[in-house]
Amino acid sequence: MNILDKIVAQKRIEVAAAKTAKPQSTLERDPLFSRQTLSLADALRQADAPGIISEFKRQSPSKGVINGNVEPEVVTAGYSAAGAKGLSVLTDTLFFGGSFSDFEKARAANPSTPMLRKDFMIDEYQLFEARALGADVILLIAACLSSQEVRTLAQKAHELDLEVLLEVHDAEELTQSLCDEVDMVGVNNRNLKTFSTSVDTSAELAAQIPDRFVKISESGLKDAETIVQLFEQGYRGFLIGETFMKTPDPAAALESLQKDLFRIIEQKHLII
Ligand SMILES: O=C(O)c1ccccc1NCC(=O)[C@H](O)[C@H](O)COP(=O)(O)O
Repeated sequence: MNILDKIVAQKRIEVAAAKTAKPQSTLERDPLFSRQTLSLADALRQADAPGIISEFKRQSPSKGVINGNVEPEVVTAGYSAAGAKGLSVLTDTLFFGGSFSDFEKARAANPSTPMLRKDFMIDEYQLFEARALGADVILLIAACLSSQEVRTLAQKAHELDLEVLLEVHDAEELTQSLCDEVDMVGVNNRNLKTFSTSVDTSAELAAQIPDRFVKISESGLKDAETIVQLFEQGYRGFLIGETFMKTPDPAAALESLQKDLFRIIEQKHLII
């Protein structure tokens, strides 16, 4: 059983309990359920430089506790002020130390920044939860869903005005799961068996993702040079958690990265 199998097994238990505790009809009555959503795909497409999706990540299976002393509203508002094109907030508690409360606090502090509910989506019910939390985007991980499940969940997400980020780890997952119902394709550089990260994964898959999908590189991103190389290969979004969260001031770490990015793309005359 790899880590994803363990997380998904736990998620099935949690979703079953949540459906009883808070029926879908209750979620639909939440004031946030009918809010106008924001488009992360448009924000990334329209940007003339690499778009950073900054993650609020307290802990992870690969690193344990990354930052035990942070407030989601402070960190994410700092991210938005430093130019994040999107925010990713983990709502999984057991493995990542996240919570619905983290997401809600971040949402309230960032009314104009597109927000991804970062969790392991296996059931339509979770899309209703995401909508009621104030999410704009949901994640579908190809490694834990059949291609039919990806399609069905993505269709339902669109009905709810949520955008869909499909996450793949290799060419096989990409071929099997990519469908017109997704908006963005995220290539996760983290090998879930070894936890090692390699941006070569993003580089290898870049040309295989059709240009109509916004391309996002995820995990293990640390420096502006690498991000600019991937930008030149067609990636528009870059999902970064640990690099920011392990510092005492995650927003300042994003600000510093943005400065490096703009310096490099100006030097290279890469503004699009
Ligand atoms: O981060 C982990 O250890 C992890 C383990 C198992 C499944 C998923 C995991 N991470 C989820 C992510 O996608 C990352 O949080 C995200 O891409 C940011 O990565 P990083 O910049 O390396 O924190």
